[in-house]
Amino acid sequence: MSNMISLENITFKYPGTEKEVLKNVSISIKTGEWTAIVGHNGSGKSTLAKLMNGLYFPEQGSVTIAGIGLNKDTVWDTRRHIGMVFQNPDNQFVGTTVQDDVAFGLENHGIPQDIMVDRVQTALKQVKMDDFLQHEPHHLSGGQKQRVAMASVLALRPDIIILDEATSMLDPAGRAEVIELVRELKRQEEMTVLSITHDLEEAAKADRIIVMNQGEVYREGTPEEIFALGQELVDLGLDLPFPLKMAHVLNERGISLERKPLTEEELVNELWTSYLNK
Ligand SMILES: Nc1ncnc2c1ncn2[C@@H]1O[C@H](COP(=O)(O)OP(=O)(O)OP(=O)(O)O)[C@@H](O)[C@H]1O
Repeated sequence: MSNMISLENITFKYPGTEKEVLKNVSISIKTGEWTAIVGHNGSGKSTLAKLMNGLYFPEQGSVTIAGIGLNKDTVWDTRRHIGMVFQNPDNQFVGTTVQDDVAFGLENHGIPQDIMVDRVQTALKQVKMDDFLQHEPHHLSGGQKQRVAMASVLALRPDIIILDEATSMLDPAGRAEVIELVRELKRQEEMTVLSITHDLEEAAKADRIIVMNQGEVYREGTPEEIFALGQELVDLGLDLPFPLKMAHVLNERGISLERKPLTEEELVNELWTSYLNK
C-alpha cells in the first residue's frame, strides 16, 4: 500500500510565536487506512491537520499529500484530495435545506448541474440522509448534522477525510452513528480516514493510533498495542475506553478477563466466554 499522507521531520511554530508546537514529527498514512491521532489538549493534533490542509507551512520538514509535495504553489491541488469535517456541525452549514447544503460545495467547484444533482443524491444516500433532502439542517439531530457535513465532503469525492474532533459535541448515539458511517465508508470506498479525537473509544475502531504528546509522536501502533500501554496513557492525560476501565475494576474484584476488551461488544463477549460460561 502506498502512502496517502506523509509528513517528514516537521518542526513548526505558529507565526510570531517562539514555542515549537511540533518537534521533528514524521507520520505516514497509507491509502485506505483509518488512523486516529489522539493526545492531550495542546499536544499538536489540530496543528497537524492544519499543516496537511496547507493552512500553514512548516519551516522545517515536508508534507506530501497523494504524492504531491505541499507548498504554496500546490496547495489548491492537494486540497482537492482532502475533505475536512469539524467539531461543531452548526458552523458548517451554508444552505437552507440539506440538499442545497451539499450542492453548495459542488457549485463552488464549478460542477455542471446534471452531475451535481446526481452527486448530491449519491452522497446523501451514502450517509443515509436521502430522506431529508428538503429538511432544514438546523432542525436535525447532532449525529444527522455531522452526517450531512460528511455528505458535503463526500460529494466532492476526496481521497482523504479528516475528522477534527467531529464527534466530540455529539451525544453517545450521534457519536455511534458517525463512527459507524466512517467504518462503512472505509469498507465501501477505500477512503483514507484520519480522525483527530479525544475519544479513545472512537480511536479503538481505527486501524492504527498515533499518540501525540507535547508536540511529538509518543507512540504509534494498532489499538491493541496502544491500549496495552494502560496507565501510561492515563499519565498522558488520556481517558481509557469504558470497557477497559470496566475490565480493570472487575479485575480488582477478582473477575479477571482473558483478553482486554476495547469495545462494549468485546466486553460482553469476554464476560460471557471467559467468566460466565465457565
Ligand atoms: N493560531 C495559533 N497561534 C499560536 N499558537 C497556537 C495556535 N493554535 C494552536 N496554538 C498552540 O499550539 C499548541 C498545539 O495546539 P493544537 O490545537 O494543535 O493542539 P491539540 O492537540 O489539537 O489540542 P486540543 O485537543 O485542545 O484541540 C498549543 O500549545 C496551542 O496553544
